[in-house]
Amino acid sequence: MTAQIIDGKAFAAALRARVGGVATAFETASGRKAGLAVVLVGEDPASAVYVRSKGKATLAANMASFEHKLPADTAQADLIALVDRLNADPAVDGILVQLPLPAHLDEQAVLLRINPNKDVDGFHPVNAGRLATGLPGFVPCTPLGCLMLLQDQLGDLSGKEAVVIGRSNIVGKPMAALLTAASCTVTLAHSRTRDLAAHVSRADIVVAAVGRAGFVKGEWLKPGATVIDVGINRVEGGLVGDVEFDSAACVAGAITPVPGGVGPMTIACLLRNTLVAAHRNAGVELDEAAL
Ligand SMILES: Nc1nc(=O)c2c([nH]1)NC[C@@H]1CN(c3ccc(C(=O)N[C@@H](CCC(=O)O)C(=O)O)cc3)C=[N+]21
Repeated sequence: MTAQIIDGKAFAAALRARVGGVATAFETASGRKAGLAVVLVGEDPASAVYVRSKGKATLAANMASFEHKLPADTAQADLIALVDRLNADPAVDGILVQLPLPAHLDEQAVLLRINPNKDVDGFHPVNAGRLATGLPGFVPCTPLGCLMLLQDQLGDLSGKEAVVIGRSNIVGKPMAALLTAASCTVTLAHSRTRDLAAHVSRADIVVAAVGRAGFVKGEWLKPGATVIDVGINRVEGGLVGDVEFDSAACVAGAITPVPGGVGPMTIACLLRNTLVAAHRNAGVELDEAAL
């Protein structure tokens, strides 16, 4: 093995500590805590674990956490009514509706209902449009965390060849937009891409977000490439990413592990986005670049 292991867990802990410090200053300046509301519909055990760890991290960063647990058979109108109440609540700066929702609910309609200025997930089409056009808004937490790890690892990304594998609204598309804004030459690959290995072999940066265990092989990589593995796949024996770790670690210059890579960054960036929302909502100034 030659690759450096990118310690997302440690980077996320440092980010959460910085957020906690600024959150304390925000409370002094505004007379209230920054607040995050998390809505969980149904009893999916994995979702319940994530929601609990988000709540814990929110409190540890000196922010207020509001958890709303609704039964699996919640009606669309009741979920929309809750979103409306959270939109109107001045103690709530950020709203996260845990996905996926039960199949009878219209996910798109719920996301559209969230006030874009409280949309700390960055899933509202208004925020997708802001990202695409370079306006200030909210960037989805997972790709934001990936960008931070890449900039920490490589410094200026300008001119680098980046291949993003996966075109979801939550990871692939916003990741491609962020790398484009950072002046990379970006290839957005997906399930219909022909000769993916040839694209990957030219990349200085590979971001894998396909949701298939061990899909990206080490032999595809350019020696020294930086590999960001967004995948979280449950297999016999634990969690694995979308990159075949052992073969990739022999070729890459640096690689994120699963777990302990991108996952912890997602939660740290959620706290960061919530704190940014609080400053904007309260009209308190913040040097966002320093967070
Ligand atoms: N509206 C919404 N926003 C989300 O951001 C959102 C969501 N819905 N639904 C579910 C996914 C998943 N997600 C993760 C967050 C943290 C880890 C994480 O911290 N993982 C750790 C440990 C994982 C474990 O041990 O189970 C790691 O990779 O090291 C993983 C996954 C956020 N999501």
